[in-house]
Amino acid sequence: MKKLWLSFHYATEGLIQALKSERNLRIHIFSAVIVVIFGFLCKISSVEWCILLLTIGGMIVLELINTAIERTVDLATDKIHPLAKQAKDIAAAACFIFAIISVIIGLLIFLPKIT
Ligand SMILES: Nc1ncnc2c1ncn2[C@@H]1O[C@H](COP(=O)(O)OP(=O)(O)OP(=O)(O)O)[C@@H](O)[C@H]1O
Repeated sequence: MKKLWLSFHYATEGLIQALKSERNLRIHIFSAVIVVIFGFLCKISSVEWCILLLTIGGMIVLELINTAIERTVDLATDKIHPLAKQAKDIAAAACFIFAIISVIIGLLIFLPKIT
């Protein structure tokens, strides 16, 4: 039980650390709050809530993984290396693609409700 509590504690520490250092993560969380408020205002359906929450969660999780990859690369080398660049840029590309898909999902859910 203590071990389970400790893993929650470490995860919370990781989240706080990422929130302190990563501007993009703060932007995603701010956007998520706005989208959730819109969800309530537009009275979206249960299925739409599920899709929206999965999208929000996916974006935040990807940003956290991207941050972890950045940290790991920085720990592995402080020298300029093409593989370090690839690792960081590919992780950033994953976030970028998911962000585009998230915007499309947001438009598909909200556009019909406000037009
Ligand atoms: N050790 C390295 N070797 C080669 N290129 C690197 C290295 N570290 C970072 N880069 C590259 O320099 C650019 C800026 O990287 P940086 O680590 O500042 O992250 P970032 O992309 O600005 O992301 P964030 O704003 O989330 O920290 C990226 O293209 C990255 O791939």
